[in-house]
Amino acid sequence: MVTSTLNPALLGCLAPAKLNLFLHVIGRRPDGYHLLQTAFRLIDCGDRLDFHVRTDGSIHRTTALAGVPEEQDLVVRAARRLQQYTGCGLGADIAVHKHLPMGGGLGGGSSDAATTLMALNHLWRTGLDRHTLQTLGLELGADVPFFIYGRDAFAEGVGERFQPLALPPAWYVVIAPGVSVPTAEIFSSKDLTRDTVPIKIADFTTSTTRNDLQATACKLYPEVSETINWLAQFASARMTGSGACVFAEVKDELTAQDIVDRCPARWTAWKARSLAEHPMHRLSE
Ligand SMILES: C[C@](O)(CO)[C@H](O)COP(=O)(O)OP(=O)(O)OC[C@H]1O[C@@H](n2ccc(N)nc2=O)[C@H](O)[C@@H]1O
Ligand SMILES: Nc1ncnc2c1ncn2[C@@H]1O[C@H](COP(=O)(O)OP(=O)(O)OP(=O)(O)O)[C@@H](O)[C@H]1O
Repeated sequence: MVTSTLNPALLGCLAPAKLNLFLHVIGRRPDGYHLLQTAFRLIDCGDRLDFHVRTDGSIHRTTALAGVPEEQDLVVRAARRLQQYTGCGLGADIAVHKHLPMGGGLGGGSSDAATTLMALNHLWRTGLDRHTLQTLGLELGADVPFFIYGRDAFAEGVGERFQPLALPPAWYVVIAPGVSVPTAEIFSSKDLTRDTVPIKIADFTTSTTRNDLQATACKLYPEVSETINWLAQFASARMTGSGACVFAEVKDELTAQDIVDRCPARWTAWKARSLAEHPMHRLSE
């Protein structure tokens, strides 16, 4: 990350991906949103964003993103919401260098929005505390508050109430099956299990938990199921979020690289390491 005080800018800001190590659906709110229990883990791959302050108050995305018009981009919506909430007269040019697949269950759009809220709160000197940024973030998407929270977490509610989770560092293989899974489609499926018995944070292990969204995603998108079956030859494999990406924890980087090298060409595989803290964490208190 590069900062400049003469021409206020933050360059190369990471918007890291997340994995849901497990995800249980334990109920549904009257507004249709689902009550979850999940373990969020930050990993060291993600999108990169550049921010340049504008003095005319306008907000622009300076890069193209196929299928996402500028006005609908979570980055632009996050910047406008911060501007509106704080009454700040400054604007920004925002470049989004996308690396994470959309509809991948890695939280890419949400992470972009969280990085935007943290970067502009710093550059605009609007001084919102972390909790207020999380509340604004939740208006944009259920995954946004986690990225602002900024460390591994056991989450409840719709995914916005956190307890810190102390996890040892780990290596992962992540595979994108080449399909995009709309989150709303999975949550609205009538086949979805919505009554998993709540667990306590102390009871969390990956072997006694699952992703309740996985069966529905596999049924609607057989590529997800194929990818899980392929990865399961090497290690315990699971889907993240509402899919489509799948992941497995492996013992070290060499093992991760070996699996990545064997991955069929029709899918995209990469190795990732856990991140102890969101790189933007220190910008907000
Ligand atoms: C699946 C997860 O990625 C797990 O971390 C999140 O729960 C989804 O977070 P997200 O992509 O930020 O989701 P949002 O953009 O807030 O919601 C997309 C749609 O998913 C459904 N949705 C989302 C979260 C939730 N707890 N219950 C839901 O039913 C809602 O229909 C909503 O309209
Ligand atoms: N900056 C952005 N990056 C990615 N998607 C965006 C962005 N802004 C808006 N979107 C919209 O959000 C949708 C979901 O994208 P995202 O990459 O966050 O999905 P996801 O990884 O499946 O999320 P989750 O893990 O929360 O289910 C996209 O299909 C796109 O229409």
